[in-house]
Amino acid sequence: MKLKLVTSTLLPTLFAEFRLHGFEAPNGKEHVALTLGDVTTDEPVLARVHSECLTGDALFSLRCDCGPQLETAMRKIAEQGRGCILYLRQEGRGIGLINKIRAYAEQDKGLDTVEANEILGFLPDMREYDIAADMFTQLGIKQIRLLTNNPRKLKALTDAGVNILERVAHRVKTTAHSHRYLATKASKLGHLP
Ligand SMILES: Nc1nc2c(ncn2[C@@H]2O[C@H](COP(=O)(O)OP(=O)(O)OP(=O)(O)O)[C@@H](O)[C@H]2O)c(=O)[nH]1
Ligand SMILES: [Zn+2]
Repeated sequence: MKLKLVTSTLLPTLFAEFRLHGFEAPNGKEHVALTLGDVTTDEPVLARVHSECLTGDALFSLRCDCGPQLETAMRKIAEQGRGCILYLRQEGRGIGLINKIRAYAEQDKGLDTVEANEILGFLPDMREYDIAADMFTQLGIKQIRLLTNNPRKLKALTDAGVNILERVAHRVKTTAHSHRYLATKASKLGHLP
């Protein structure tokens, strides 16, 4: 899918002064990327492809590890002085915010994260990564070192044409609340420990 890089600006954050790039997809979805340093050279770029999680990224939810993963990625990139975060608006693994809340309600009754998606009529993971390849290209990024524990994300990005030189493990601390969620990701969705 071809996106339009609409505009860029500086974004001072707690961790570093990033550049923020706004993209528009043909389906009307708006995505953003953060870059730090010169990412257009041949040296591989430390990168995170982060899927939107309003509850984890903005509301401090302990049901998942998204917030700490985003923060850790920003810290690691700030430490290196160079890197990129694609923030893709694929909330709830692609089912959307309200459906994710529905899925959480099913989990309150005892289902796990995969079973909850299935009972609502969704596949366990509906995300698509072809937009990521186009975003990296438009940012001038040629090859990346990807921060992830998800082998399916690694494969999907590679299939979409992203040149991944290395996977960099991206573990954060578990909490009592996120423990079961993370265990299900490992057993049913193939996430690496
Ligand atoms: N449908 C659904 N989505 C969830 C649930 N919990 C978190 N998410 C979404 O899952 C996405 C994050 O994906 P994860 O599977 O946690 O991790 P990942 O990005 O695939 O893998 P890493 O790169 O290792 O973090 C975000 O879009 C969240 O909104 C849930 O219980 N149900
Ligand atoms: Zn989350």
